[in-house]
Amino acid sequence: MTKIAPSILSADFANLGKEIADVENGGADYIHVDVMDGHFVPNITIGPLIVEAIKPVTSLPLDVHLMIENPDAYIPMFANAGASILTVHQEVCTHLHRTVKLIKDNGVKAGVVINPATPAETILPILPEVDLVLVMTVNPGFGGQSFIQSTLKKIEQIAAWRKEMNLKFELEVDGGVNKDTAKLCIDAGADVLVAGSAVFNKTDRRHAIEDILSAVGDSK
Ligand SMILES: O=C(CO)[C@@H](O)[C@H](O)COP(=O)(O)O
Ligand SMILES: [Fe+2]
Repeated sequence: MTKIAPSILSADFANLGKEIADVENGGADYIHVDVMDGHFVPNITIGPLIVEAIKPVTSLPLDVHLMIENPDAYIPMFANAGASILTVHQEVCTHLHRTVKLIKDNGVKAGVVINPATPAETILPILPEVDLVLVMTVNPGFGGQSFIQSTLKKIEQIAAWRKEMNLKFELEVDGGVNKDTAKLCIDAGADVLVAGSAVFNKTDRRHAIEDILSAVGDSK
């Protein structure tokens, strides 16, 4: 079953609790939270305070995507704030095993992310240790960008390694996912689809989620 993780980056921040309830009632599986620091990416968004504020308004896991430099300094704060999954970028982790261990020691599921231009081989050594791999299908920083097709080969490669090594991590994709690109990702081996603008920019969020699911041959 394909999972849908609506990214609140495209939600109405003045009504965040209501927006989250709307996608939860509409069939979302995770709430995707994009944390940006203005250094690793050219945008500044959400900190631990907002994660703490939204935790009580949903029963869905909070899938927190850290687009920040020096994630080790902030992992305990995001864990205490209520993150269920903390995902760190390979590009900023000099000691990736240490960072993944730090996430797990804080009682949270650990994920690793790669940008579109980062080779899949850079995360091969960490695959046995993670609960989730996130392949960026746009360059991180903003919602509403166009899907980069060349990322599909990496999704296929990571899915093949998962099978060969008999691993259980979830394979998530993020950026430009909509009812046209979702099937490409699922066919390549992804099982969690992050969708920001394709869900929150529609008035009927249940319908938007169902549209993506039916494009990949799934339903709620
Ligand atoms: O991490 C990011 C962007 O950096 C994403 O999670 C976006 O928020 C996805 O938005 P859409 O491309 O689906 O509109
Ligand atoms: Fe994201």
